[in-house]
Amino acid sequence: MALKLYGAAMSPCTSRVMTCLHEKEADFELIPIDLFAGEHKQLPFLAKNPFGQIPALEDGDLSLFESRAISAYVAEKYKEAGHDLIRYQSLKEAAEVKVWMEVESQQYHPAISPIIFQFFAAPLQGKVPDQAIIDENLEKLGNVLSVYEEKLSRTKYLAGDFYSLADLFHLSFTYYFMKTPCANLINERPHVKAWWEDISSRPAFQKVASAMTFGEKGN
Ligand SMILES: N[C@@H](CCC(=O)N[C@@H](CSO)C(=O)NCC(=O)O)C(=O)O
Repeated sequence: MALKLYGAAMSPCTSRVMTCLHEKEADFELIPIDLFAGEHKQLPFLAKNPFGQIPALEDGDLSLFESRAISAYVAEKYKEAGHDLIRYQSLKEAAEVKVWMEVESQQYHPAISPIIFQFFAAPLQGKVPDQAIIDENLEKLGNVLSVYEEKLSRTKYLAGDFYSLADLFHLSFTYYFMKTPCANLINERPHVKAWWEDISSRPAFQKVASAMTFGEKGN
């Protein structure tokens, strides 16, 4: 039975899960939730995620939220299909994947998400981007990217010489980041730039990126 993913194709958290579903060649239905109408802040969606945020996923009687947890579930459930994102046959490699999944969530995301908010969400609320917030977080993100530059000078991908869920977790927010005037923070770091170009060119993400139109005319 097809998985049901509740969210919006332009939302980076929803597209994180869709990218994973495509890598695993999993059959799913995207059920649009209208953020502009506040559908995510009321029932029935609140019964799927009490925090009122997209995405949520239903697989039979199992209902999940948090895009990274959903992606890890999909990667495990379909571990023998498509690309192995969690290195399930190697305890050590799987542990490295978990380290860098956490790094994305604990170090990278807290720095990049306020920048994305200022450039893409604030204007939708009639506000101008707050340069102080952008600058403060660019400095944090720069420090994180310097660690990435050194790691990626030793391994092709973050967890090792294999593409994993850890790399995938970075795609959707970085995609929007590269559309801002701050893209040089990545382009000026050769190993990070090569990594970004490699992981963002994967067909599974390309399918998703075409619908990631946040900030473009009309939405
Ligand atoms: N940690 C959670 C964050 C979900 C989230 O922020 N969702 C956003 C859209 S994605 O950018 C959202 O629902 N925003 C609307 C709101 O918060 O009101 C996850 O990874 O699933």
